[in-house]
Amino acid sequence: MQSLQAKAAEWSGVDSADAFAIDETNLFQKLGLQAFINLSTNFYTRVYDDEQEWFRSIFANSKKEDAIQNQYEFFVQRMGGPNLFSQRRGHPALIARHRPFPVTHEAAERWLHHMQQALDTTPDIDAESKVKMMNFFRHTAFFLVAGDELKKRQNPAQ
Ligand code: HEM
Repeated sequence: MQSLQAKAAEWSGVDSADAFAIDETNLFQKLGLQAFINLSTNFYTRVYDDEQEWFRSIFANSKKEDAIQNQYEFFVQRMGGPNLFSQRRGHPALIARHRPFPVTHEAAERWLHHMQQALDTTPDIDAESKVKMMNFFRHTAFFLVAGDELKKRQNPAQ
């Protein structure tokens, strides 16, 4: 069976080397905490205001403020900063944490649409960092889609 990483690369069009170029520079040191807070606030403001109800409703059981904090703490930790996410929430285990949600190809594209817009309107993130972050986000989004498809194969009733 094809690995989840291989599926993520195929579906996202982003190979692993480009996805993990975020590990070549310390983006947390480069951008600072406030840039990550601004990005996640910008992103979730778009998600919670989405005119497409099917996507907005995926987030209905989470408070916007909590979702923002969960996200930027994960990004900070993954991009070279302190382990804020794990200190508060434990291991990231992203596939397991997304298990309750319908992470389809369509949902991944909508998530990435909002993230691209959020990156484009967060002035404290430079162009090169934006490209690196987007490659990581795109690859990870389709990694989660691959995890979701595995879940459906194992539990066809869900
Ligand atoms: C592919 C489409 C995606 C969908 C539909 C989706 C959906 C969700 C939802 C509904 C939540 C719960 C909000 C909360 O309470 O924090 C969540 C949490 C989270 N998502 Fe996603 N997500 C997607 C992609 C991603 C990607 C690409 C990443 C990372 C690059 C990511 C990282 C996270 C993190 C770190 C959390 C917080 C988990 C926790 O603290 O329990 N998600 N996501």
